Amino acid sequence: MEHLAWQRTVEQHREAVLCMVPPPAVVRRALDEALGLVLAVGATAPADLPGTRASAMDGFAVRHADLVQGGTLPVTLDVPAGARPGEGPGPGSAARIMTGAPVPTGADTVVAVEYTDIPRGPVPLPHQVRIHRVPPLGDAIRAAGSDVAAGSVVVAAGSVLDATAISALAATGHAEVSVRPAPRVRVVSTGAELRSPGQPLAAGQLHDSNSFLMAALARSLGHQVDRVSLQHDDAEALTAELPRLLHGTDILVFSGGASAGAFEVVRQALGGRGIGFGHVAMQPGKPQGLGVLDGVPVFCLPGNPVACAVSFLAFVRPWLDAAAGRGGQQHRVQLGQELGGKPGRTRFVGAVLREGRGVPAAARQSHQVTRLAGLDGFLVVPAERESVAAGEELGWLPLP
Ligand SMILES: Nc1nc2c(c(=O)[nH]1)N[C@H]1C(S)=C(S)[C@@H](COP(=O)(O)OP(=O)(O)OC[C@H]3O[C@@H](n4cnc5c(N)ncnc54)[C@H](O)[C@@H]3O)O[C@H]1N2
Ligand code: MOO
Repeated sequence: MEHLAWQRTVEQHREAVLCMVPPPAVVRRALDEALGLVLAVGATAPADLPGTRASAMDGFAVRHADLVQGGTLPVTLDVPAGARPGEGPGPGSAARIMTGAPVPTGADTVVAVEYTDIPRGPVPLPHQVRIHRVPPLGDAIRAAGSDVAAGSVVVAAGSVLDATAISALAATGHAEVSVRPAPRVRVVSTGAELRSPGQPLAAGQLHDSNSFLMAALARSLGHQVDRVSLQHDDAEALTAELPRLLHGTDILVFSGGASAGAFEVVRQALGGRGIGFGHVAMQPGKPQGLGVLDGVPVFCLPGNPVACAVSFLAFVRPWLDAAAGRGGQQHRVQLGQELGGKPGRTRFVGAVLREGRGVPAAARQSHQVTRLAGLDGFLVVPAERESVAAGEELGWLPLP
């Protein structure tokens, strides 16, 4: 009889998965290497940004009290962007100023060049400027610190660094940041029947899609991935390969060879080495193996491609999210049409999102790998439910 190390619900198995998350580590990374990582230590602005009062327009810095519509002012100063903040213009005069340049002390208003008789563009410094329109006091001047004040938090600890967070860090002078390192992931498909895409197939063989699926899922989540395809069912050979497979990775994910057949290579090689093989009350994805080998968490997912995809999203992804320091988000979605089914196991039903509602796909068998293409995710029907009515909310595992 088949020996099972455990029989678990989906929730119990996920708890076992989360027990294998290592304590959080912190590394320094250059900004160019930080996209998608989680900030471990909040970043603050070391100085005001803008660092001085700055002009918001190309124009003329003046004292508002000196402005008269149609009047002229002598131009006594030129302030390009990058100029040091300084004195002037004196009373009754104007300073030419460019966008972003520091507003000289004394000036309290900037008149945009469009409101004067000076043409736009690269003209020599004029001797005087005629004011066509008088703007309100303080116009076109940005206060120092009006973006962020010195000492304020720019990006909070725990944030996932996206393009906007990275630009905020760059703007406040952070060349490096303290982040949670992204776990290194190794995915391994197994099976004597497998051939790589591009290789011809003999009768009974099929192309390995699971290693590509798992690698692409992990890469979509921002992880570095090493993809391995072991095209044999030789438990001794796999045992000999284990040190190499465990080396230089933070997580090892197998597909295939996890159930009750006579040639279950993963189960045979790992079953006696601290990896437990059991059943999770789910459909698809029932046979699963899980444990830690030489300090590396090892996931053994079933070989059927849809079961492999669901298992990755339901168990591997929560581990990756937690290990990377991201909070595991629980998603829910409204069901788009009535869904029948047999209670007893949590069902994962491939679906597309239409107008925000999850509409179950027609094809739902575990071998139908090409039917995964185009899905938005999987609806999660609780084990105790039989049919679920349209409009009810269900759990949702989005495909990244
Ligand atoms: N007697 C029983 N048989 C099966 C059980 C069971 O409980 N008792 N469970 C079934 C379920 S559920 C699943 S899922 C599969 C899981 O099987 P394995 O994990 O042992 O996977 P394999 O036998 O190696 O492969 C199953 C299926 O998937 C295809 N496959 C495998 N790897 C890949 C790959 N990399 N790319 C594409 N396709 C792959 C493989 O050719 C098989 O068709 O077991 C059921 N049987
Ligand atoms: O449940 Mo298996 O996981 O039939 O495909």
